[in-house]
Amino acid sequence: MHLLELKDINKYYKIAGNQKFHVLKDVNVSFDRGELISIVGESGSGKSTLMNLIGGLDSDFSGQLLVDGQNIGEFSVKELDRYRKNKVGFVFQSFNLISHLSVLDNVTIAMTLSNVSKKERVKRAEQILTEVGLKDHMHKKPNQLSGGQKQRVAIARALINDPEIIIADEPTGALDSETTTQVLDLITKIAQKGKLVIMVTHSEKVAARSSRIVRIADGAIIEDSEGIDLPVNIEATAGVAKDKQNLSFFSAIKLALNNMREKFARNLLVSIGGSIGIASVVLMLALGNGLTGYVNASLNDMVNPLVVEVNMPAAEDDSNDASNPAMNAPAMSMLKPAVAFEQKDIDTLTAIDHVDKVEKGYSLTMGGGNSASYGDKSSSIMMFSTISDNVSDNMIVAGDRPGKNEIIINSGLIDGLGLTEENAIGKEIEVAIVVNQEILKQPFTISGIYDTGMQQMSAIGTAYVNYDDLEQMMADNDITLSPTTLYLISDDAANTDAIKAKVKDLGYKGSNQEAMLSQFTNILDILTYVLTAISAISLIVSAIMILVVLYISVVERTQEIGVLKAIGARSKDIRRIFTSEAFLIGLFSGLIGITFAGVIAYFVNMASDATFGAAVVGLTWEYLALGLIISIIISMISGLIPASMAARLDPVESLRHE
Ligand SMILES: Nc1ncnc2c1ncn2[C@@H]1O[C@H](COP(=O)(O)OP(=O)(O)OP(=O)(O)O)[C@@H](O)[C@H]1O
Repeated sequence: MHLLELKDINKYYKIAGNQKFHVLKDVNVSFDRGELISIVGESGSGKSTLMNLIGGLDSDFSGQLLVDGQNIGEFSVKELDRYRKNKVGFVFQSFNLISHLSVLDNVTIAMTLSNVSKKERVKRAEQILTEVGLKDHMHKKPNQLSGGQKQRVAIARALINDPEIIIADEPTGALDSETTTQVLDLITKIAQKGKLVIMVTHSEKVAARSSRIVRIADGAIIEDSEGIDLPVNIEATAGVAKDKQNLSFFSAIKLALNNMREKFARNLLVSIGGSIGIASVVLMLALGNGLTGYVNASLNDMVNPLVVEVNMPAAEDDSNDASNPAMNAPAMSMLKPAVAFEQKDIDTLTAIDHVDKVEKGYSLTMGGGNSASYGDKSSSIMMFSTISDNVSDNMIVAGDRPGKNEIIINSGLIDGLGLTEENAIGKEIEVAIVVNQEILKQPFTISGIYDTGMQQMSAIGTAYVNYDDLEQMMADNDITLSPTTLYLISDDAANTDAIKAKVKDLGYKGSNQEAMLSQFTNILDILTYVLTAISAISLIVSAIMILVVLYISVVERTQEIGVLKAIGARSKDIRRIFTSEAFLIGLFSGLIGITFAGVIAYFVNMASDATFGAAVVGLTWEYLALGLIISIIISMISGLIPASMAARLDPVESLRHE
């Protein structure tokens, strides 16, 4: 059986207008191990086409192309890939070395595609490079070699997987006569070791050195003659491990990294471009988080964790019930009058599990005409409330909680009364409140100063007295005080959430302050999402940018893709190389983006700390990780189109690509 047997091979190229061009006509020929064949013919006679069929790059033909008796025409894609990887080695006129890989990596690329270990690859490459006389040039890049050396590297690459057939398309076409001789010597030696070498040439001189000359004209064999006698000395080869697994993820990343290093400036710019979107998304999320955290923290600082505030739901109708003093107190909801609790409500709430005690509360707020006076100074009190455990000790910044007939006031009221924080404590002020159109007056002694921690609140005058004192003050004027707020004191801070839930179940309202806070944080959340969405638009721009850059990379490397396919890379491997590149761009732009975000957050926080005493950008590891992941995902999605475009490239056309 012949190593290679072509039976009635016909090949047509489709050309414009449904026409066909008959390029190979009834080709019948066979080749054997140890032969050095020269295929000679005019330009356009079909030599390259024939080589492509033999090399398994093109399986669109009629007839039988038997390799060891097996018809290539019937091979599956997988079998063809394997055939190219293990059975054939290609040598091209223009060398087609991969410029961003070293000599060593160029030679071993076919083994890398088979996921052979590095140690094994280097050992085999050293052996082959020694044979072609280039062992000392192993670590050079192709552009550091002469033409003859480049072609010898290409020959080494063709030999690496110990193929039985070497196809050389004008291997000496680009070389001067001296290097032509060197390369021909090498090729002759290869044939003498028992390989089948099929060489396309225009040169009669080159053809004269082969053992057989096949002449083609117009797609048909016109002559098949004997050449020189080449004694064959088949050597036992080291036995190259063939057909291992496929290109590993790690090798794909390494190949991608190598290529990216070649185009360093371009990839750096793309990564920086992509990083801007990532940085802004991360910063917007962190800013929202920081602001919400800041608002929550400033309020929670002041809240006693044991206390659950309960309010009555707002009244359904706004009819003014003069008998209920609460109707004059719009309370903190400010929009609808607060509804007072009755004894049965208090009983129901007291009965909730883990509630130790229930404190009554009442609040007179703005619009009530309430005021305080000291000497000849008078100032309005925008919020006059009863104190409970709800006001934590943290809030009292000077003095003590109020005792009987005592009051605590904030800085707004201190200023209004012409007092200072230093001299206010111990002073007696007169408080006038308006209930049921009556003005009730009573002196109180300032026992302490408090601060809610919210700047806006300290600008307006507010004060707290004990519930009993307010109740007495009203009773002196024949008004019965009913609480508009109740404070449930839980036995353990861990139980407050359960109590809050129960309060809601029973149909009561929770803390007005909490409700306001949650409304505010909801607005902040919406704002954060809107700002994040706006900054995400720049991600679309970077996705398109990455797509364009990878597309250009595919176009630039079309020939390289053709070479990789010729030496057995599967479409999957090619896709993997470009996907790895997309992954790396995503990784780099993500890393640059989160570094930007970190640096900007640091400076913004430094400035906000100096201004408000708090960091407003709440950058967490989660946001940084999210930024990195988004960047990689976007980049890989952008890489899908270019990667599959590369994977689908036809090897023959890619090799022709200029
Ligand atoms: N993809 C294609 N579509 C249509 N025609 C093609 C295609 N590829 C090659 N041909 C035509 O087929 C013929 C044979 O081309 P081929 O490249 O095999 O010739 P060749 O003998 O190798 O020429 P050269 O020595 O110049 O490389 C030419 O006329 C060419 O124009």
